[in-house]
Amino acid sequence: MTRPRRPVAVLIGPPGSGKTTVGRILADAFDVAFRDTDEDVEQVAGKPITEIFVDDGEPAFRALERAAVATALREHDGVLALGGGAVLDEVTQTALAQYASTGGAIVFLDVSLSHAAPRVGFNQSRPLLLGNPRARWASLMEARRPVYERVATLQVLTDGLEPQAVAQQIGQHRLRGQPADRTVVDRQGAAHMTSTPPAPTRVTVRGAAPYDVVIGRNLLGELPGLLGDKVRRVLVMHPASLAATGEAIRADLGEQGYEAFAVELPDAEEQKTAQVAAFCWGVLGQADFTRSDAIVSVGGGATTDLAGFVAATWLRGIKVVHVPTTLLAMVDAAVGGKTGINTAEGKNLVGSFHPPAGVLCDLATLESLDRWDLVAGLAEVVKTGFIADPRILELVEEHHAALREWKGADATPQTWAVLAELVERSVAVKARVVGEDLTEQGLREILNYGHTFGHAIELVERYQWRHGAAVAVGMVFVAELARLAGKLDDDVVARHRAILDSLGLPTSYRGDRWEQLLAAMRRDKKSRGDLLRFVVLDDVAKPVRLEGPDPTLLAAAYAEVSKEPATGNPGVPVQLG
Ligand SMILES: NC(=O)c1ccc[n+]([C@@H]2O[C@H](COP(=O)([O-])OP(=O)(O)OC[C@H]3O[C@@H](n4cnc5c(N)ncnc54)[C@H](O)[C@@H]3O)[C@@H](O)[C@H]2O)c1
Ligand SMILES: O=C(O)C(=O)C[C@@H](O)[C@H](O)[C@H](O)COP(=O)(O)O
Repeated sequence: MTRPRRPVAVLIGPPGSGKTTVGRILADAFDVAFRDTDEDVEQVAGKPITEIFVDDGEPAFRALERAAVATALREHDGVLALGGGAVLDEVTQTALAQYASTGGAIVFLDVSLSHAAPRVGFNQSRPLLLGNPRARWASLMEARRPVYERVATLQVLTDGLEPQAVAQQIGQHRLRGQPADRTVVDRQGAAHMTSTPPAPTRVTVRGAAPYDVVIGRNLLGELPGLLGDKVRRVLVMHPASLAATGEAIRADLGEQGYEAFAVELPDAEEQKTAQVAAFCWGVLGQADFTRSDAIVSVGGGATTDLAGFVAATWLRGIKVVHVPTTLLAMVDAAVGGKTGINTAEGKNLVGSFHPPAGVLCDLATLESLDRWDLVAGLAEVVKTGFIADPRILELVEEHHAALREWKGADATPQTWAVLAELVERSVAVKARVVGEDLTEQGLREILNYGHTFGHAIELVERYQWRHGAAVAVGMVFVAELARLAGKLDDDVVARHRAILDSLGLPTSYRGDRWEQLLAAMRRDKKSRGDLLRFVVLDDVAKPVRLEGPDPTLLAAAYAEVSKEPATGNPGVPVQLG
């Protein structure tokens, strides 16, 4: 019987992880050939990689690399090492997923900067590390780690290990016909985890009491760790739409020895009221909640805002862990400690800064999310792209159709992968900003991009618009304002409209509400006395303040967003329901 030609193992990892050295040892051990796609690329191009970068640019190199990987996966039956950035390519990711699904071994050689540095040498042959090689390596690794971990079927922690020992561990743990489960092997050679989903990503939010945002799937087991060991009583707060999830979490906590209660809340913005908060204080009082007890919120941003506020105010502050179940809450509301409720006069006018003890972003919960709630969450993702991370904008531009047509549990692996990357990138930005400026003394205001006008729409529309839809129009408003103030180029304004439109988000608003909108904007938290203040852009990822703009500019920006018909875009249920 002839064996299909395919690599015995594919090695992935950053520069300095030892792919070539370990790969050659492994190939010798299995008496097969070693192949390196970087060498294949150089052979096809007839010049070194540094020259390909200089002469033809990175996209040309990536195209050659994609072709080299495809060919090698098809025809090589030895050990294959991929260039450090090869796995970022989506076509390559699909090819690797296919290889793994038929039992192929994809090994991530994990390494820290201090161990990679002596191996890399950081010389001129690494074009992506030019400039400040250590910092570049660290930022490349930070961006690529989630992809390496997602793609790999085996992850070996190589710090302090000789290449021989790494090869031995790969041989022992992966190449003996074991199933395609994912395994993480530590330096002692112990297999720590065998399960199909990759390890969750953890983003630490710095501050007086640092906490982790854990992103992954099936994360319920992480909850006790985030609650800590002093908590005895837990109140799970969830809206009626998540009754089953809320009860499952309550029951699970009960089984783990907590005295676990649950409270069902009204849906969406209806829960962000003083009356609902007072009801929850009553529940906490009846159940004798003390300062060593905790709240777990399970729901969208409205729930994390309300539950965070209740936690901040009960006994002047008890622990809260957020389990966000909408995209919007994962990428924004659950992270950063802003809590709040609405009053008759406006949105989030009462609240506090009360950081959670942890955040569990279980992507599996998004399977049941309505597509328009997913799209509303994308508005905050796009906001993050415009203020800080242009790669987010590129990802949304590339994948807008699949995102807009969100199919929940039936979404393709590629769409899930894109969504996971969007969540990780957005959380990383938010964590960095709130880690530096929890109480919004300066930097944090950038997260309010599009919100001054957006919140005003929400109030005027009596919260019948989704928050994300209102923020979408709010971003177009401030983009127009920045353009009219001579700060922002036409093409960036057009890019706002194009991206939001492509997702089905509204980019225009009715033209007969200016006085009400203006009144609502005066109560925005960025206002100082009679001075209206806006976050605007000088360019993508260059947020600045615009203080006290001329009223004629504001009215002109409003005219720009109210030119189009006022009902939002076709198919967008602007109204909740
Ligand atoms: N504190 C912050 O930093 C911050 C940041 C952004 C937004 N917010 C606030 O967040 C709120 C908007 O959040 P949102 O868009 O998540 O709205 P939301 O909480 O109202 O949730 C939207 C809808 O999705 C439903 N839902 C939640 N999870 C679900 C799931 N897994 N499957 C099916 N349905 C589900 C909810 O019941 C609700 O009907 C606003 O009040 C906004 O002010 C706060
Ligand atoms: O975290 C922040 O800071 C934000 O501004 C994030 C916003 O997306 C969010 O809607 C927030 O609730 C708005 O805060 P507010 O202070 O304007 O009420």
